[in-house]
Amino acid sequence: PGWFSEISPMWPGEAHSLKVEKILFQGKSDYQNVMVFQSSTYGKVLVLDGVIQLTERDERAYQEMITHLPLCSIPNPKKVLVIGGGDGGVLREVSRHSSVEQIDICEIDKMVVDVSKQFFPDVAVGYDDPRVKLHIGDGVAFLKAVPEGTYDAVIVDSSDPIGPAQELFEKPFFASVAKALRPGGVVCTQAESIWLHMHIIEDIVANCRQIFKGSVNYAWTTVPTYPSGVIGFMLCSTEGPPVDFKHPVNPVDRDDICCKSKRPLKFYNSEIHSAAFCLPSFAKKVIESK
Ligand SMILES: NCCCN[C@H]1CC[C@H](NCCCN)CC1
Repeated sequence: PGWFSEISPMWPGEAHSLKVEKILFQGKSDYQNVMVFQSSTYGKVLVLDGVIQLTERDERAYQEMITHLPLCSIPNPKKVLVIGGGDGGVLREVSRHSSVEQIDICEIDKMVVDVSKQFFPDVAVGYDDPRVKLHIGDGVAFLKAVPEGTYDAVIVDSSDPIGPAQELFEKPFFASVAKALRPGGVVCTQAESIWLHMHIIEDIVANCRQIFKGSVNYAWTTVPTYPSGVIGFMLCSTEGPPVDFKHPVNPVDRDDICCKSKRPLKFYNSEIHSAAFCLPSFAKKVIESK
């Protein structure tokens, strides 16, 4: 009864609103406020500290892109690490790749996992995959303990740089990701909006270029319920076998029939993979000059 508006100092002067049918959960974990509500037109919505994390209607756009942009860019990914992503949506997408043997996930807030399993079963279905190993803890500390060159791919499905995820946008964290990746390994991180955060993106790209000596690219997609309606990703590879992110070598399309418990891909395909790296001039100028 009424409206939820996503008001934040991260997007001053604007707020996306969703009509609320019923509040289903409100809690406070050790790290953040957690809320779930039934919206009128976007299904159930997960909110952390007042910021929309996902809605049932459009979550697949984000989860499919943040997962398949990296995993379809390398042949035969075997070991994958997810930092954040406690809702399980990225796990659901990683499990579409039959070459994957081990999926580690490090999520700091157990309440996010429990709430997702209770209210978003089609998202948390990712936890049902036997290859998944859940670690509850700080991704920064987790990565420091990872042996060098362990993973083929790391996916950083974080919230925004204000709150628990702040350190996941800083240089030391990127350096620990690079160490945990094999030569020619890939990382994909949530990288904000070109409409709202060009300065944050500028800093992230500059840091990535110093740390990842393979390729460094920025891709973006549309998610109606994220502020400005778009969200971006940093796609980086470590020195080693070259990775051409713009031309997928490992199409997941043929894999999606292998997973019984998941519906076919709703958003990602090979064409939109390549298109995701095409940037408007104002963003291209900043990102490609760094
Ligand atoms: N597993 C999906 C949820 C986590 N990612 C979200 C990415 C967008 C972010 N706000 C958008 C900020 C404007 N770019 C909230 C978390």
